Amino acid sequence: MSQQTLSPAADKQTKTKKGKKSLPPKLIIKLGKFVWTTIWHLMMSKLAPRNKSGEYIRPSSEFRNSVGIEQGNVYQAATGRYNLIAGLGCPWAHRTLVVRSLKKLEQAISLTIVSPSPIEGGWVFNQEYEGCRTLAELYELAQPGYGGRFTVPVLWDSQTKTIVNNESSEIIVMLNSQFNEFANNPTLDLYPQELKEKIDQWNERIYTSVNNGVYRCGFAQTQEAYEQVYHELFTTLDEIDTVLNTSRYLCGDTVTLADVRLFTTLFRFDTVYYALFKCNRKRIQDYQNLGPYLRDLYQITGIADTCDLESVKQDYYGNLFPLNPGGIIPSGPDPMFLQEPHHRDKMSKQANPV
Ligand SMILES: N[C@@H](CCC(=O)N[C@@H](CS)C(=O)NCC(=O)O)C(=O)O
Repeated sequence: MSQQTLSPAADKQTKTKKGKKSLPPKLIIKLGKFVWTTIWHLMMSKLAPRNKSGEYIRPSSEFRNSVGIEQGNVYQAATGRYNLIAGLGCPWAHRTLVVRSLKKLEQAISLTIVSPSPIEGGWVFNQEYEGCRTLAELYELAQPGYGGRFTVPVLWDSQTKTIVNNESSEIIVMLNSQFNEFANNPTLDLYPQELKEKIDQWNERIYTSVNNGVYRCGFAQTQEAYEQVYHELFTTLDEIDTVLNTSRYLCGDTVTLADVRLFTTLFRFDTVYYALFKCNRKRIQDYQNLGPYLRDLYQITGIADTCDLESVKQDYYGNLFPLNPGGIIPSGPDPMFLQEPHHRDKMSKQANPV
């Protein structure tokens, strides 16, 4: 609302119908803005830790053990022992769902979906799990007195009743290589030795500027912080678009973990990040190559089953209160665009990309 629209009399105290004096509208607006901005900063500091310049700093994950087949590891690979806990809206958890699906690990590693609860202010189980109603309670069970954030994904060990790992970038590496004995697609290698260096380079760049870049835009608490990340994000997307002009996937003709990690952000981009996180220079659909690349990945067998755009919308627009206090969930865009032809198969020499 523009303050210029107020009449000159607005400065003075105005009379209500009953003759009682009320504050002048200009003062009400000023007061309202002050109160709301103060509350907004307070809420944002809880939601998104920041540095001095107002830039969002993502806290690091605290459970960093690995499931492995090497002798002496308490977390031996097994079927039916580990459970993946994920929220469908979360792009980090989504990575683990994609790898679980591509490797066909559904029978070996069970899945529990949690939902965000605006009342609890965190993830809750749809049915009690390990005697817990909320993810926070499960973290507490794993580590009494745990003081960090209660995030998904979680790789849970039902034998020792603890969290093995809650860092998606590490969980996907484990799912790719440590469960092959129990996977129904064991030969698929999304992190092959000969591409490791290239994949790692992409991962670093994409994590900072794209995966976390959209959050750094959306959670920025000063104009300067926002503008800087916005520039970084779109410079990186432009560069990726150029690479995809001559390469079907980031590292060549086959899908790797780098593509999985990029995919879950691109999938949410036009629906959520473009508007809610102010990443609005361009939509992914407007890019010459990124749009078809997104559709190419989406249409790989097993990936669409892990995607739920309605949950994504509900989770972001419905739960990030300081960014969308009215809680209105946008109706668009039409998800059918994901099913349109991508024509990128012509680019690769290999028949089957995964
Ligand atoms: N580094 C973590 C980040 C996971 C993360 O931030 N998950 C969000 C959902 S998208 C979450 O659970 N947030 C709850 C909170 O921070 O309280 C990973 O990649 O696994």
